Amino acid sequence: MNAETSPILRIESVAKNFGPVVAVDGVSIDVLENEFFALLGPSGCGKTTLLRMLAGFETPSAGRILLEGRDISPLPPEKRPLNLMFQSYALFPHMTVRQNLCYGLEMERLDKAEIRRRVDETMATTDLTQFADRKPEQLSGGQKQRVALARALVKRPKVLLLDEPLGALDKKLREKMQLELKRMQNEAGITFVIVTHDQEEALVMADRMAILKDGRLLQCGSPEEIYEAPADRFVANFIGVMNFIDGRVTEDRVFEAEGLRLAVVNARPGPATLAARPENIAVGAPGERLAGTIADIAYHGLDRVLHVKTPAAPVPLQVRVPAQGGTAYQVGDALSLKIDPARCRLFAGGGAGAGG
Ligand SMILES: Nc1ncnc2c1ncn2[C@@H]1O[C@H](COP(=O)(O)OP(=O)(O)OP(=O)(O)O)[C@@H](O)[C@H]1O
Repeated sequence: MNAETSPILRIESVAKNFGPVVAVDGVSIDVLENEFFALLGPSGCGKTTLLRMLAGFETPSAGRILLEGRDISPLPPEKRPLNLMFQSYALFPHMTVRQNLCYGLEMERLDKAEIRRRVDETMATTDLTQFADRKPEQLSGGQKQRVALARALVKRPKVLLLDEPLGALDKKLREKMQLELKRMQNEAGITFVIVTHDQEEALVMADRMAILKDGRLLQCGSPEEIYEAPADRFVANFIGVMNFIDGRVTEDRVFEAEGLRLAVVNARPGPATLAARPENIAVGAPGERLAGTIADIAYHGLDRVLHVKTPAAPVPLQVRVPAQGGTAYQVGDALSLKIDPARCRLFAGGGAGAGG
């Protein structure tokens, strides 16, 4: 491994029990230097507990946490070269933006010129220079959020931990801040580990992400890897939109469901579920492949999503078509769908646990 790909943070078989509750169940993850890494999962999956163990606010019941190869488990939070940015901003209300940023460095007894240089640099990175002399109450939600981030960045932690950092912002501001956060991380050259339950947020920001459920790690990879090749049905359903068709694979490698027959490769005979993204289903000429009727049409700006009732699945299949040009579809239209098996996932076992 060269320096660029060596993990800065290694989570090694970490578990955490609260009495009978297993909050984190033997999770191993390597976070690489300068990565924007997201811990993602539904409520109660253990992501906050894992982050709190990294920060030192909880002690693992088992396993080790290594920072640059050194076991940091015995270190209290303030001795760890990690910084946790809290969901609530916890800014000092009586101090200006500049004073809020200086505070932590003054505590470290850095010399005045160094403090000034670092604070100026961090305010530039976080677009706060013009607000240097304002107090928190004179700032908008997004600006306060940037001050909280700046206050964490100015201390130059090796890894910055962020717990739902954009959770308090409205949707529009959150989307803007997602891109800004990514840019600031890049400019600061600091590894970020962020907790979120918002899959779109993770897809937009993260270089890699870990999907957790019931305290277990289900999959770890880049957004593309996870979107294109989800490890199981839960991940497939959790990230992006996925159509599921329950059926079975025959001895001669054909996936069969009501009204549908598809040649598939590398599939074992038996019950199976075919998972297809809306963009991987095409509308074909009538009589071709899977017949269906349009039940609903949702307009999404650049494209439309047709909800197509078919005999193959109890819920309408979602099919993405361009909004501009092309065919003018109407609810009630009969059409047929072409599913590209090469772009689908096949999960053995069928039905159970498909989720919504
Ligand atoms: N101090 C505690 N005592 C007992 N159980 C706890 C404690 N902290 C967390 N848990 C339990 O551990 C599990 C994981 O909780 P955690 O807060 O890590 O989940 P999460 O994925 O961050 O959820 P959310 O998105 O809702 O914040 C949950 O079942 C929770 O009830």
